[in-house]
Amino acid sequence: MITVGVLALQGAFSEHIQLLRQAAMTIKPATPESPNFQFVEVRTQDELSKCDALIIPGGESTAISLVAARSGLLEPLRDFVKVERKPTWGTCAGLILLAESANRTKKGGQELIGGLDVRVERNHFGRQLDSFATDLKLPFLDPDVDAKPFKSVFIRAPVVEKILPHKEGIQTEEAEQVDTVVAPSKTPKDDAAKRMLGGEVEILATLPAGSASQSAAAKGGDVIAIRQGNVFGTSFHPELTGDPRIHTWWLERVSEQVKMKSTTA
Ligand SMILES: NC(=O)CC[C@H](N)C(=O)O
Repeated sequence: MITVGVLALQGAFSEHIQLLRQAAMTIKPATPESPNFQFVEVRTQDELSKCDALIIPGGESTAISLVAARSGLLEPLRDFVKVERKPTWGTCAGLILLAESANRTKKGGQELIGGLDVRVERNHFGRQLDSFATDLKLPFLDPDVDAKPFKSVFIRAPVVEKILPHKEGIQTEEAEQVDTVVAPSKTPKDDAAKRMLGGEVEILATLPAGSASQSAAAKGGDVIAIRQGNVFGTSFHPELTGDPRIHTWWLERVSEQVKMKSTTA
């Protein structure tokens, strides 16, 4: 059985668990009696260590990282994503935390987990009032042009504003002035060297022009879904619309990655 955790420090974690349960019912179990997945809320290092995969929900990334730091979870989370390379999905604030670099962070910066070689811009579309919902075609979910669009909710959402050059080990971005990059590890050098990010960044979805009237998004082309190896990120909140298709898609990928790991381990 695969254990999927949802980081439950702040934000929309229970909505994710609900939709994960719904999604899991659409995936055929190996045998009718044994479920494929169990879903757990994660608040401690011990709970994290029992997970094969993790969702970091939307909410407030500064609050999530503060509580994670206080609970001693930041380094275990970095190891989970970048050393153990377990499947991890960040939605909205979760995407910010999984970026190696972020702009428009709070004064003094904020801690990130990293794992995606990208720089995100927080609150790209403006404030709470500029939040919006839009129907998106998501070819990674279904390449059919007639596929039912996915209702996507953007709440003070980030976008991926830059793909960073892929470097092995810890990422730093020296050339440009940014607000926050993942802090260098406090673990010994050898451990740090193991923190490798997985492969190329794939852009999975961009926002079409005119999706968010009156805001910067009017021009279109903003990157709103990406994947790099074991790490997946979406700017929007699929857990708030009751449509389990992205959760199903992700759980299927989690199954593949967990199976692959167990055969190569
Ligand atoms: N809905 C969200 O997750 C908003 C993210 C929030 N703007 C942040 O920076 O954390």
